[in-house]
Amino acid sequence: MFLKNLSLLNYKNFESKNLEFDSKINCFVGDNGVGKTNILDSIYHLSFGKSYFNPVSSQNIKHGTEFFVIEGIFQKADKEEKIVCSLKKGSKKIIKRNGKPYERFADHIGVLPLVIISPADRDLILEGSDVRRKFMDGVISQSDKEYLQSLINYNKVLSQRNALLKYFAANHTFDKTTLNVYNEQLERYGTDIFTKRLKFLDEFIPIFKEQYIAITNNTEEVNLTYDSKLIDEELKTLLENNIDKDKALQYTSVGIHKDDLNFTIRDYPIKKFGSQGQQKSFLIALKFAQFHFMQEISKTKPILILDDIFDKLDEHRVSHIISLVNQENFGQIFVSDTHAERTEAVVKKIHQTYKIFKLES
Ligand SMILES: Nc1ncnc2c1ncn2[C@@H]1O[C@H](COP(=O)(O)OP(=O)(O)OP(=O)(O)O)[C@@H](O)[C@H]1O
Repeated sequence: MFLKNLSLLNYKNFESKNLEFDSKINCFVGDNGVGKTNILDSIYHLSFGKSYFNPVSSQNIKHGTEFFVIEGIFQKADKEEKIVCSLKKGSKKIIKRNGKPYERFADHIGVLPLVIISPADRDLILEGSDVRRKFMDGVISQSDKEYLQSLINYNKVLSQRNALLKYFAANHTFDKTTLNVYNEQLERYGTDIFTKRLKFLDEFIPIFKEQYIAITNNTEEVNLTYDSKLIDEELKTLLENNIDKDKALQYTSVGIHKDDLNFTIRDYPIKKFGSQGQQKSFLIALKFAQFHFMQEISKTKPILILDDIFDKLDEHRVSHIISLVNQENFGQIFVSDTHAERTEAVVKKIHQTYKIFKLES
């Protein structure tokens, strides 16, 4: 699968842009702020229906305009797929596949597998557990539609249960029967999500460790473990045991929405005890493991987006990444960099054909 054509209208800093891509390697070069990452993000948008960098959709509309349109033509086996993603201020986003609008965006997830490696990934280490859950959910959802549906249902019931707890507090009342209706639904969806996260990590963790060794060329003990209260106790029991606490807090304090992933190096949290280089390698290993995993499941090579990684990584690591990409017999790659010559020198090592797009402000 590869992206043949991309058209942008009023997307971030682009008023109008039309690009035709190479089926293998495409590079965007230019000074800081010319919009290299914005183009990569528009490609991400076509795959995930949202921006990787700015979750507030309306902020992706070019300043001073009222709407944006991203159009992509993909070649999938011997078929063309046209994906259009558009947003008008004050309206709902529309995603169309071959002219037909999706009723549920969730149905689009997984249609165009894509992996992005970007400096913004550091949030996976530095930020809260929600970022790590989102990563895990994103990978699983691309290969399991029911998982995404369970997640959507779980979050809906969770906010209803939280609203009920707030109502109880505001009205000095409590009704166990109504709360139990929500508990039962949370148990159903939550247990499904937990089981699938467990199974996913069982397959994903060994791939991740292999990737880390390949990138760093050493056997430094890194680990990724699942942190969930559901490992020791069923959600039903957890919810029951925490009713008093939930009533006091006015929100649901236990469940899969509290799960986390622990990232460690020699058994210590990588956030505190990993060097910057180790943290970067850890993140790249995570993303390469994601690539592997998705490729296995979808039987398609995901599109690989490498945003600004040459600038932020040392040469040793870049050459490792390149050799990994080589071994992978990769699909289509999009790269952004500020240095045209450096980019060309690197991509030449990967493949003899490539396209370089020079962006100017
Ligand atoms: N909604 C928007 N409307 C207009 N311009 C926007 C919008 N959102 C972002 N921009 C502009 O896009 C530019 C940033 O583009 P981008 O991050 O793609 O740059 P880049 O070429 O990747 O830069 P760097 O090399 O520094 O990473 C900024 O000038 C920013 O102001």
